[in-house]
Amino acid sequence: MTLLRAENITKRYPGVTALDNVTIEVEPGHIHCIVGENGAGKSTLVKILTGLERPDRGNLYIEDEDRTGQMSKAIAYVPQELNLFDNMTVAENIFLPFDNTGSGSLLFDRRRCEREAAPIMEKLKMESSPSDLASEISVAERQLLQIARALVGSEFRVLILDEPTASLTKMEIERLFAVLEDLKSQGRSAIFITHRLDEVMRLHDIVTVLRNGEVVGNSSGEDIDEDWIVRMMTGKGIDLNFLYRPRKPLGDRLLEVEGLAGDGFSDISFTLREGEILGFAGLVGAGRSEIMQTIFGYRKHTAGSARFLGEEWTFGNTGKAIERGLIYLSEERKSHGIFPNLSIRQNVAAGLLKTISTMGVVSDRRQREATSRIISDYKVKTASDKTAIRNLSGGNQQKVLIGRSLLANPRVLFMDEPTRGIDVNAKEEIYTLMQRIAEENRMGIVLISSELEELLRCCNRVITIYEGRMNSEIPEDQLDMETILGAIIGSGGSRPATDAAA
Ligand SMILES: Nc1ncnc2c1ncn2[C@@H]1O[C@H](COP(=O)(O)OP(=O)(O)OP(=O)(O)O)[C@@H](O)[C@H]1O
Repeated sequence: MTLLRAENITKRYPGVTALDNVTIEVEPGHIHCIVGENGAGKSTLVKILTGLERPDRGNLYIEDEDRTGQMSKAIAYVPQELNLFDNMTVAENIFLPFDNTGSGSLLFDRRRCEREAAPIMEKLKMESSPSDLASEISVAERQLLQIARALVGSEFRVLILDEPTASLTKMEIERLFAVLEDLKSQGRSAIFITHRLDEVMRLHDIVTVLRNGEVVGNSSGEDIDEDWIVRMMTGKGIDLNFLYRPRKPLGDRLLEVEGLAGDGFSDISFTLREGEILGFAGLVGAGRSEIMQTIFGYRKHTAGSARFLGEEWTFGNTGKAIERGLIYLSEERKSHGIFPNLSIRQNVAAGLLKTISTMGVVSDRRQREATSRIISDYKVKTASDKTAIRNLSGGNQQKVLIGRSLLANPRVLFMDEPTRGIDVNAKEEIYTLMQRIAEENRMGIVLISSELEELLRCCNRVITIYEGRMNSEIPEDQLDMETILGAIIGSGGSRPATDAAA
């Protein structure tokens, strides 16, 4: 019996047909991957499969029963955005009966709750303790917690995961994959949404490709490869090995950091030059974001100094950092810098206020022009600039934020996981843009990324961070996968990190 069948689903929002006559079927013991560009309709489809939204047309059958627009315990769901109760413990977060997890009874007994959480956490090899507060655990642990929460409902037959690996390291991803294999062997199924093509190749029993709300490809065949997926998604071929490293000679020193220390890292020294893309590699939690956030002013600096454009740098003042030409583009869209309920234009205006307006006022015309330039330059998929930014697909939100941060013409841009949740085509657009602003505007870019391919393709140099310290610096001619991987797990470190470009 087919576990889940969505038949001829159509869903429209004002100005957008998010899904157009989509049919998919999920068989028992299958991993069903769904891929598509940003805005293709994947999350909308998930909302319909989980019963969170009702389609305008079409039906949802779960084990042959019509469940259109209703939630079902047969469906467990891990949403794309983290969605936890920060002031509750890990165990409480696992067991509270959230609507969309299929989790059952209320358990108010804290000790019992913690006891019962332990085996689920063990399955995912979580490092936190059941009694830790959700607000105190790392981003990766929070992601695993979200998955643990979905796994707790024993009745589910289909587990839906919407980009579950975005904040996970390779090791954590392996654990998740083992859990999925386990589910398969029990005859349960998973719907897996990802932008990472290697994950699709590794996991899929069947792949469905969405483009502009329509199913354009559906195959379980052996013929599937990354090229096929890219072609189906984008309607064209893309060379996934193309290099975007800036080619022009590097210029003056923009940023010089000496002996920097802060929360979770120490002894960090590096130099960033005009026209350079400098990569920072490391495991999630190695301290890369903390270093850049400390320079930018979000976090407390405890030792060391920095020079920016040859002048002494003052730590601890983000407003001043932006004014002087340093911008940090955060990996956590939601908590830094996005106003979900405001329109795209208002979000752009908020950025303009912080950056180029001296009087605290930005004219309507300027807001409109800046927003429409971002929408056209970055191909943001939206019906209008008045759309609330939360209604854009995740990738399109990110494009607006990147566009907004560049409006101020910064000299140095810290990009923290800038392509997380971004589709394969938009990624190439972002890499092209990074290369262009480095070469033509002579900007210096620090790129923090967990995707090694991204670092290899874009960076002139890569510094690796291991447990809060620099353990190697890899110049362009030695950049390869094994060298970076070795260094980030702590087995590299052959070269001390210095200013290789000097
Ligand atoms: N509540 C809403 N109101 C208006 N438009 C919406 C709403 N939800 C989704 N959309 C639009 O529907 C389209 C499909 O969005 P969806 O989030 O399903 O895409 P996606 O494939 O999941 O993208 P991503 O990979 O970026 O997460 C997009 O154009 C989006 O802007």
